[in-house]
Amino acid sequence: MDTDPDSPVNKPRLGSSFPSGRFMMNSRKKIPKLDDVRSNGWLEAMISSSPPRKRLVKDFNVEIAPEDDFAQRAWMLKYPSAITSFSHIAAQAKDKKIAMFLDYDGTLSPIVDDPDRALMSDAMRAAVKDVAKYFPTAIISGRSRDKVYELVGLTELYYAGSHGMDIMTPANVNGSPEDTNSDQQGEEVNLFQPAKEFIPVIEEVYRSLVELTKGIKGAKVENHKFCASVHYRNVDEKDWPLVAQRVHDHLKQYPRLRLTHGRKVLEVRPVIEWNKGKAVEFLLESLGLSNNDDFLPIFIGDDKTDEDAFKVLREKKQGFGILVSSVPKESNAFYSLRDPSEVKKFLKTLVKWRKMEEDSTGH
Ligand SMILES: O=P(O)(O)OC[C@H]1O[C@H](O[C@H]2O[C@H](CO)[C@@H](O)[C@H](O)[C@H]2O)[C@H](O)[C@@H](O)[C@@H]1O
Repeated sequence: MDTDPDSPVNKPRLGSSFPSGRFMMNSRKKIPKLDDVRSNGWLEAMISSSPPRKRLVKDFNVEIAPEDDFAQRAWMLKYPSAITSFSHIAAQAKDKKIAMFLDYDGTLSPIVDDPDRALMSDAMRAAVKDVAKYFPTAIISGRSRDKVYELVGLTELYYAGSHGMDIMTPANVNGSPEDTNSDQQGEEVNLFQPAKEFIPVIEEVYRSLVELTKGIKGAKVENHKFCASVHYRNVDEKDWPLVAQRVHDHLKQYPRLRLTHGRKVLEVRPVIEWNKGKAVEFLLESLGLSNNDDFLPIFIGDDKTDEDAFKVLREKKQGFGILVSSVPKESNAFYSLRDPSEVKKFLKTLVKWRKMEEDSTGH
């Protein structure tokens, strides 16, 4: 029996797929009219975050879907497993220093119904702690920085919350801080918060969205300080149009805010050119690792918002992304891992390999 707490066997099944690009809004593109969620494709995008149903073969009580199986194998050829391709990764990382960037939900913790219960296992925490002993390691999450720090609880990492709009680095790190502050341990830190002016409007929108979704059973709104999330995972599917319509209608009066899709969540974000990709660039720059061939950045993430980071690494031709997914999805990542238990296995393999390398070279 699989007793790994990070294995999906012991968790609710994952399985969202990316909506196609036309459902995405970003500040460069013209913002679509938010008249009706049915006509502009948003509802379709919400529905597409459900996995295709597998066919149940009654007599054998097993699930098979041959057409899915073929697609899965073709997809795995395009995005090979970072575990089975570890020798290729080790060859790329040889004589280099790795910079590790990790997403939180769906990467370090399995997706669960209640966002407040998305806890990381102790084994995963130990694996991340070990990684950080060898490589500079950052968590870049859609959650607020405080919340993700509370969930991860490791002081030795860098943290970027609100999709990278809230970055904290130690005060001795370079870069262009907007603010100097103290962290939870009273140490001096630099804060980079490019969407600071949006804090009051996000608070205002958060409060009104709570009111507007109050009557919709299962809907949940979170305030991440620089962005807000409207969850519909626990809402009856027949009410999804209602959630989408209310959010869209309300946001019409906020032209400086935009909406993006996550995993059964609508994300309200400021219209600024900032995302997880920009956060990776900022951190690489601050740590003096940008355009430095001695460094190999790796970003591991599962979500649409992680694609911005995969894209940056692909375009810089420095390092690569690893997509966490058990179902085929188009991605800018180079490799894949099925779920958080495989993420943990990959992190442990990486540490073991680096230890062996150090032992063999004597440093
Ligand atoms: O960038 P991330 O660290 O991956 O954060 C993205 C969102 O994660 C959380 O929501 C997702 O995970 C929940 C817990 O497993 C799940 O219930 C929800 O359906 C997912 O969308 C978080 O609650 C969001 O605020 C983050 O934006």
